[in-house]
Amino acid sequence: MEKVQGEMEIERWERSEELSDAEKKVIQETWSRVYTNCEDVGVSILIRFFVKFPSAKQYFSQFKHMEDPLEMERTPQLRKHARRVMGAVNTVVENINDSEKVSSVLALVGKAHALKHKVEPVYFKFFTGVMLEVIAEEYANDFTPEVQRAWTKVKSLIYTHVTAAYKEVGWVQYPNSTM
Ligand code: HEM
Repeated sequence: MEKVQGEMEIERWERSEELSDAEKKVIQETWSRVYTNCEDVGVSILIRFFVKFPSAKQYFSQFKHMEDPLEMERTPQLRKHARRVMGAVNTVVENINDSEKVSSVLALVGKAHALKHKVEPVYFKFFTGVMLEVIAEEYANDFTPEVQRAWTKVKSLIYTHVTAAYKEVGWVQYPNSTM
């Protein structure tokens, strides 16, 4: 059967950025420490993301007009999304040795954000960048250059799989898009 574009991109990703077994172990070890503080870290990542990219707030009815991070932080919608994001990343990390599971989890995330939430995919690039920035800062002692390199691969794994799902559902950029 002919491959769809998304599948080809994932294959290309696999060829160029595959995680070694040692890197997978490093990812699971660092993440287990991060995930102990799941909600706090998730909220910090989201707040940094919305402060750096305020246009990303447009998708969230409860805080799209808010400027004050402390006020945003108190909204149930932000806290819920923090838990959801961290939960999905946790499933990816837990199943890092099972590429089919990783693909299916991230395909679901991509499809829901494209079809249900209509989020421009470029925000996933920004978001995964901020995610790495925050965890590297908060867990600075763990983030040796080797750990940083492994996490950079996970960042690109998430982005590649999510955007492949956008392509699979036929996402087209809206003409009046600001991105
Ligand atoms: C790695 C990045 C992300 C992950 C793993 C993730 C995961 C999730 C999950 C699991 C849900 C709930 C289930 C669903 O409706 O799909 C959700 C909801 C949502 N996400 Fe994300 N998300 C991510 C990034 C983003 C970004 C970058 C945006 C927008 C800029 C966004 C906007 C939304 C919105 C608007 C909802 C619905 C919120 C609500 O109904 O209260 N997400 N996300």
